[in-house]
Amino acid sequence: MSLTPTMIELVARARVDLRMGLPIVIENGSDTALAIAVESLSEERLGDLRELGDVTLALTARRAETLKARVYDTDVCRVHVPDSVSWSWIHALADPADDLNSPMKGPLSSLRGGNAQFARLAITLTKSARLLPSALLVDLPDGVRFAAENGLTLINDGLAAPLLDQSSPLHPVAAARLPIEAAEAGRLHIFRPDDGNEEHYAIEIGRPSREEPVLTRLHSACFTGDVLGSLKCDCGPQLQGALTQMGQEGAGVLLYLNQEGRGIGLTNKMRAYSLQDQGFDTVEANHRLGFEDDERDFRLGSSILKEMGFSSVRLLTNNPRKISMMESTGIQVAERVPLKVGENPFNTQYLATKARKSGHML
Ligand SMILES: Nc1nc2c(ncn2[C@@H]2O[C@H](COP(=O)(O)OP(=O)(O)OP(=O)(O)O)[C@@H](O)[C@H]2O)c(=O)[nH]1
Ligand SMILES: [Zn+2]
Repeated sequence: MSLTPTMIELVARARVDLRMGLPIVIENGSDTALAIAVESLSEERLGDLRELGDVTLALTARRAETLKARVYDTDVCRVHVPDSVSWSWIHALADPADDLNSPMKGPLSSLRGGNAQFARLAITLTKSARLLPSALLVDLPDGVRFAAENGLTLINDGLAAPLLDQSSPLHPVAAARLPIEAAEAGRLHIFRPDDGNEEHYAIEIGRPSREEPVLTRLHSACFTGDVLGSLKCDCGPQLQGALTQMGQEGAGVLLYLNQEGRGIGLTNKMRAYSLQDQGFDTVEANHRLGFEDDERDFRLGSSILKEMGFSSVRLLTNNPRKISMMESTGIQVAERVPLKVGENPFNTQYLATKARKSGHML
């Protein structure tokens, strides 16, 4: 019936549940498990979880590397949680904030064999909820009934995993004239995805022809740089530089994608900054938290451009991944326009690391 939530709606609900510290139930037709995010886990719920059975901690292989835990499932690590350990022991495995003060948390016993897919899906959901990428899991004999009896969100692994892997369609919802300092002829368009995630924006300068390559900037949200003028990165000057160039040429499109912190969210970015204060570089900090270098989905940018009627761009970027992603998703990159502004004594190392480890063009 049409009033029953679809899997995409259940996934959106699961994201909120996990953020609130509520468990969800995952099933695959034969097996079922309860999953809860470590970041929002309360001591009381940990006690309730333990009454249901053996507790397993799901971590990413990246986080396991820091913890020196064995990884048997490629990208995911399942660690046995002994009955004797406390809530703070579990928390410290997921959150690297205190790693340097208490480096030895093990020995950790990693699970081998069996199905790692529920752990993988739970981690993907925590990432998508912009939480620390880790979850606790408990196998349930009849999770479908348990979910119904306790009012918990029930997620089918086979249906949800591909949905989380693909980019959600985006739809234009509102647009209006927006004169800005860089160009009086500005227009702001809002695009909303079907999956309940953040909206993304396009600032159209002038009336660019749809028949020719359009000067384009694919900008990722950076609250610290764009709004506060942080000197730790080059985002603010890049944003203003791109708009200024579009204003001077009289045409362009700036896509403002709400993928703060290269897709890990502002809270996790601040955790990464705190690790950077301890001496780790931008890539190492992401890894210690359990994330990849870059968790962004650049397919969103191509979808918005196509929705607006563009098929070819002159892309303002130093990031080769943005170029290859555009081309592989059907937007031709007719020209790469370098965007080198905003270097200062505070971000020299950050920019050098991006060039050395992420292939940014200098
Ligand atoms: N995780 C993390 N994200 C950061 C850090 N510094 C900046 N960011 C984020 O990195 C993103 C910067 O994105 P972009 O301006 O698109 O930069 P880029 O990938 O270097 O590519 P170009 O600027 O096009 O060359 C923003 O989402 C920032 O919030 C950091 O130290 N850690
Ligand atoms: Zn920034």
